Amino acid sequence: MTSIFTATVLGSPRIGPRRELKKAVESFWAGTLDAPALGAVARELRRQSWTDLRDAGIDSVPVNVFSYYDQMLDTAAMLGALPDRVAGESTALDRYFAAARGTATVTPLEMTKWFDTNYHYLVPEISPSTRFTLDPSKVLGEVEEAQALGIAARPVLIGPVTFLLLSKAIDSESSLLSRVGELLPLYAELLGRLADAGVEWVQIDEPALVADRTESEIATAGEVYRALSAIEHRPAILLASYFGDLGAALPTLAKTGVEGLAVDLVAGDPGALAAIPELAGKHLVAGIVDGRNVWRNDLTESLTTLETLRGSARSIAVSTSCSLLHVPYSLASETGLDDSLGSWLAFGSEKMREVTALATGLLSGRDAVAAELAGAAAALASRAADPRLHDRAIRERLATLKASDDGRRPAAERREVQAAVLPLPLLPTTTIGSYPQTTAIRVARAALRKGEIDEAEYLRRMRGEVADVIALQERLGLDVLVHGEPERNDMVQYFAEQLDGFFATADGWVQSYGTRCVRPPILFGDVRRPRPMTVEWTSYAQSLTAKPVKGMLTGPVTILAWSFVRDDQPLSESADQVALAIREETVDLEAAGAQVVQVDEPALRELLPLRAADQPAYLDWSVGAFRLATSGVADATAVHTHLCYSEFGEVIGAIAGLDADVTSIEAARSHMEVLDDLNAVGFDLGVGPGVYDIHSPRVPSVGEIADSLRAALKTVPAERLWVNPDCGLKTRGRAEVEASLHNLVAATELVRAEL
Ligand SMILES: Nc1nc2c(c(=O)[nH]1)N[C@@H](CNc1ccc(C(=O)N[C@@H](CCC(=O)N[C@@H](CCC(=O)N[C@@H](CCC(=O)O)C(=O)O)C(=O)O)C(=O)O)cc1)CN2
Ligand code: MET
Ligand SMILES: [Zn+2]
Repeated sequence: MTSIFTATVLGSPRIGPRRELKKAVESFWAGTLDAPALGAVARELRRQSWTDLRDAGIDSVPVNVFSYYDQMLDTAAMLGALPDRVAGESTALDRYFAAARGTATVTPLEMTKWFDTNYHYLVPEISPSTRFTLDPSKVLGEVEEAQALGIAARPVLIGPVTFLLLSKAIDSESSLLSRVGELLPLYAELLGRLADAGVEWVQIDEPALVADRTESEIATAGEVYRALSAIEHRPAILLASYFGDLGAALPTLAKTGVEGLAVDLVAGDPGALAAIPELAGKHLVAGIVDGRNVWRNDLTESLTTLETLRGSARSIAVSTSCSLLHVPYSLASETGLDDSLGSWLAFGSEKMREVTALATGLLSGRDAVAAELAGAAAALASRAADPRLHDRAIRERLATLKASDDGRRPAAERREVQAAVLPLPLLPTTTIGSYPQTTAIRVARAALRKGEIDEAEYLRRMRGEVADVIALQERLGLDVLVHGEPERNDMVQYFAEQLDGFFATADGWVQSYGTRCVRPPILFGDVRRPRPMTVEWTSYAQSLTAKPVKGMLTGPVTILAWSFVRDDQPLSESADQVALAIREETVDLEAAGAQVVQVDEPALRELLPLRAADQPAYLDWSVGAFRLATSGVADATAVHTHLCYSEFGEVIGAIAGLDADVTSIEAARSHMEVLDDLNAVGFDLGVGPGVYDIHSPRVPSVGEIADSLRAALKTVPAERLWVNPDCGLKTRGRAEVEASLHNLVAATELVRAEL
């Protein structure tokens, strides 16, 4: 008889509370740390993470959620599905990292958004010649390591359905899901090996099933779990879903023989569970503590929900709604919080304790956790009563603005006005905003933070960087310049630090991809811009050159997408408030002389709801917020925007709806297909399809950039075409950037001569 656990989380962060893993992996790449030393750092981080969970009272601890880079890549490695082109690397770790980030000769796997989060996974490539083979060493190794520490280890696997649905088919038109039969024997063998190792529960993640799926996909998922649960020698299976409701897949999965189901009760609807009689025989892992946001849980309300669910399942464990990968480790290191704000929040380690408090309350009654319930209730009451949550003046201004027309003339008319005040050559060249964030820049910012240099010295150094970047762009012969964004730690956090209503954490790091991390700001109150945020930088840059310098801002949707947002009002309301602040900034930039203002919305696609039924409403408010942010300037001021990191197919109509005079858009990796999609929706504004991929250190040749431009010109008339890289250059090195942009300008000149 399998033992039943009561309190768990679906996964944990792995980058390290002080980003130890980031530093170790980057040192390994730089050749200053060897593989055994890297392994030792990793092992210590796992030990710490598991013992923290155990000490918090978690009685089933997820393992195999550690990763050197990404869990999808780990799964590809486990299934023998790394691309052939990495085979030449000498060790397994080298092959792994080559697939993740490429080498001088190997192109890496593509990277894309993990559902609607700001985490990015590597997209496995599966071709007709892929022969799946099992390498269970990583998961078995972690199980053994955890057991040696006396930890109740529950290994976590990405399920075969999600693995295939999220992979990319190479040289084949048919759905990869048709190959699930090849994976089943491997998963079956793995389950046997886990059982041999004494594992009681295995968690198999199938988040792909919370998005819209066809009947046949759902039927396949049902067959897969019927087959896996029919295996005799195996651990109990916890089938985990997160980021939404299972919807139509729920009854199908509940009819299979899996012992447990983990469901997201934050994004999903607890009511749906009552209608599923088969749950009565299962262990329900109730994801009621939000794994993606940072608000303290309303423990009393959660207990009520859990108590109503008690009748629907054989047993219940309390859990987070998803892995804690998406929130920072702990509030303990956040010293800048005021007492009230601090009391409203829960990061990873606080969430573990919320889970165990709820589990205790559910098992032993509310009296057993009276102090926890009272603490949470007091925090909630303090939050609801805080004056920073409601700024009458802001709300009235917004209401008036939204009631009036947006006031910009049609794009074609704006184009003429803009060309008259700012004449540009055909195929104008530009960059997306950031230039390399060099060690000198980051060290200066760290020194300012530690008080080793003063504000004046910091500004002096950053102005030096701006001057260098302007000189470089003039030397290269670019047409529309940027100041290079050296003063920004991040394109969202930088704004949040200056806006009322946001709290920017000092240490709340969350992995975004590989070794790259972000500190998502916390939006807790009404948004107000106390003073201009960027004008001095743009004006300073403009003072150094006769060429136009673009003002550079982040749009409201992206600021929200990469922040922890309020849960006490609809996202659309928060978006309008941020839009108002950005609108004020565009107006100030214009008043300071900017002729071009770029408002980046790289996360427009990311927030698109997973279910089609929810998408139109989202597109409506997100486009509305962008227009609110950008329609305050005169027709003579060109509004640019930038989009990246996505497949744009589903939001292509919304891109046209943004009505930006010029849109720079990631296209290098999708071979300009996005241009056809734009044409199909009648897009007739300026467009700069990225002509090279900035995610790789490779310098593109003049010939290949020219070919991209010629390809683009087949779809877009020269009068509308802009030339730019795919995205900002902040993660690249100075030398690569200079060489790549040199080639970009040379290629443009070549193609201009052909017009
Ligand atoms: N928020 C956000 N989400 C995004 C993106 C984005 O740009 N921002 N881009 C897309 C891809 N995601 C990305 C996420 C992070 C980074 C990135 O470069 N992150 C940096 C940190 C950026 C940062 O906050 N820098 C700070 C702190 C830098 C730092 O680590 N300083 C050291 C000291 C200095 C040193 O030794 O280097 C320290 O504090 O220990 C600053 O510059 O001030 C990193 O992980 O290395 C890039 C892309 C999608 N999502
Ligand atoms: C992720 S989009 C980046 C846009 C920003 N302006 C930059 O160049 O870095
Ligand atoms: Zn970008």
